Amino acid sequence: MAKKGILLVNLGTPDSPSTADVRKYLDEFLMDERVIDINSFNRTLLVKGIIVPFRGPKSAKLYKEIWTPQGSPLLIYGNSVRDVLAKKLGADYQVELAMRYQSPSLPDALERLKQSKVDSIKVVPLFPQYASASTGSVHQLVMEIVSKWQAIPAISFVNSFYDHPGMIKVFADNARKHLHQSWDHILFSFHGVPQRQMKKADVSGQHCLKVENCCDNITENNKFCYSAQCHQTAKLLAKELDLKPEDYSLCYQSRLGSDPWMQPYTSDVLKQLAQKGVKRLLVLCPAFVADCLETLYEISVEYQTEFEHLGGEKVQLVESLNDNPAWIAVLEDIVLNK
Ligand SMILES: C=CC1=C(C)c2cc3[nH]c(cc4nc(cc5[nH]c(cc1n2)c(C)c5CCC(=O)O)C(CCC(=O)O)=C4C)c(C)c3C=C
Ligand SMILES: [Fe+2]
Ligand SMILES: [Fe+2]
Repeated sequence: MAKKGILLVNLGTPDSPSTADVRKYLDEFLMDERVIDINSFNRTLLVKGIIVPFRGPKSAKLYKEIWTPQGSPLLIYGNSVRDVLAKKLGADYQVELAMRYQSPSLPDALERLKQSKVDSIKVVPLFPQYASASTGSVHQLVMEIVSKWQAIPAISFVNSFYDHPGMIKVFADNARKHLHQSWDHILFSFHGVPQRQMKKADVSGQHCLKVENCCDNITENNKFCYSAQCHQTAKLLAKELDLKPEDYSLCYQSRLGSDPWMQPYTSDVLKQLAQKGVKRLLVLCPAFVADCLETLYEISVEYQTEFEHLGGEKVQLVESLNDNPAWIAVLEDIVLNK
């Protein structure tokens, strides 16, 4: 009997922390028109002329700091999740892991499913909140590839799972492991996107960044808005952790370039909190399902250093979902029921 194909897709990571491999990764990633959504001439100049040559060596140094003997954390956790999920789902399913950029490549993973003559393919981008630059880009590439096949199996796409109660609980349980210590404040720090991408996701064209607190609630106008989904995830986490509004802040990290991104920026929030006398911060990053450069380095090293300079003491990262069995059970539910 033919199997059902499950395609897990995360963002991607360099093949090694060498400058050459990091440049190759940045080139593929940032030349994606959904990631740097400016005209193709300017994107090429910016990416190939400035970012890849100059950021490449700097990013390579950072990747060396988080690299493990088995490779990049994002890929190690991805492989482990794929293996455990495949075992749980059993012989009726073929589970593949791909990265949108670099390896294991998405075209190769789709080819394996095609060779196995699967009846159906369920595409599960490993991003809790939908963004055009992450989930949208995965959906687009899968559709481009599969559209050229003669025999196209039934295909379905998971859009987001920002409010999945099981996922909220695993993040909250990970935070609870730190609650025997005292924290002055909790941060929910999400990966940011440029403001112009938020405006493009506003199907009414009249809501996002035009109405005060536009992202505070999910509506018909902003149901595909990354920021609105981030707000919802943060609210659900706060509820699960029994936090009062003054106990936590939502902020956005990982800004690239000088255009305005979603705000408040994590580094600005760190400044404001330090000025108020906050010393000890517990940080969750619920836009990532696995620890990666943006959590292990940006939060634990960069923001820790920045916060100390501002008079703060501790920035404690809450570990991500990684290959936690409880998270893999949630993923099984997403695969079977979303
Ligand atoms: C959570 C989903 C992500 C969105 C949305 C996203 C958008 C986005 N990212 C950049 C630029 C960079 N991101 C980088 C690393 C990185 N980004 C995500 C996720 C999202 N990015 C992850 C999981 C990672 C870590 C990968 C790893 O190998 O560990 C980097 C590379 C690192 C660096 O040089 O800082 C860049 C650059 C843009 C422009 C963007 C646009 C919306
Ligand atoms: Fe909004
Ligand atoms: Fe990113």
